Amino acid sequence: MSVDIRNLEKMLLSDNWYTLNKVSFDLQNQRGQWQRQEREVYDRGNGATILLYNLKKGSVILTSQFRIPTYLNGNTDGMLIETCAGLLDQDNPEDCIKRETQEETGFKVDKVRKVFEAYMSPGAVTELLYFFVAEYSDEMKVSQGGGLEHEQENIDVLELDFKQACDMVDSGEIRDGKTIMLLQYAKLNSLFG
Ligand SMILES: Nc1nc2c(ncn2[C@@H]2O[C@H](COP(=O)(O)OP(=O)(O)O[C@H]3O[C@H](CO)[C@@H](O)[C@H](O)[C@@H]3O)[C@@H](O)[C@H]2O)c(=O)[nH]1
Ligand SMILES: [Mg+2]
Repeated sequence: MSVDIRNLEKMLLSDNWYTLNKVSFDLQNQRGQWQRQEREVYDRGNGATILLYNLKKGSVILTSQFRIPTYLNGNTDGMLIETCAGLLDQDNPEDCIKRETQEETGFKVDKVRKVFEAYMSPGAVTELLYFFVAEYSDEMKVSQGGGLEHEQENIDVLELDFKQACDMVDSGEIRDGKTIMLLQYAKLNSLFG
């Protein structure tokens, strides 16, 4: 099905940190009729995320941080286990994820591999997320990580057995979309053999 769109208008609802617009547009349906639609759209830019893995140790590096949206929606202590991730800002996805990896986990990785990209919440959020994997070793640890002080990130760095991380998806201890996608990617593509 291909669609035709016209008369697109944006009304700014909020631009405090990122931007929320009410977007109105005419969309032609399958029967050729034009319909006016309105949707609220949140734009925080695009992002990148990475699964760091160590074949010898059979381990992955994940992070844990407080996420207020999850606290407001059923996550009792608000802490969420996630793959390292960040917003692109002005970077390209690869430079972004290398920078974020060092800031958040303390590992300096030179070789990263993009595996796929995905819209994570396409009904409401513009964000396209770029997914990477990279091997890490203890020698690549150049700092403590934890995120940027002035951004109040307070990120804990976790090194987990891959098997344990997968079990934590099954048990519900890991319930972040991008993290589940990357762990499943590792499983499907036999990253650990
Ligand atoms: N003051 C203020 N600061 C904010 C606000 N929103 C974000 N920030 C700051 O901006 C930082 C963004 O950190 P990043 O590491 O670049 O992004 P992220 O929050 O980890 O986002 C990543 O994960 C998200 C959740 O999975 C993804 O949605 C996103 O694409 C990205 O990959 C936050 O830590 C916080 O300090 C806000 O409304 N107000
Ligand atoms: Mg982050």
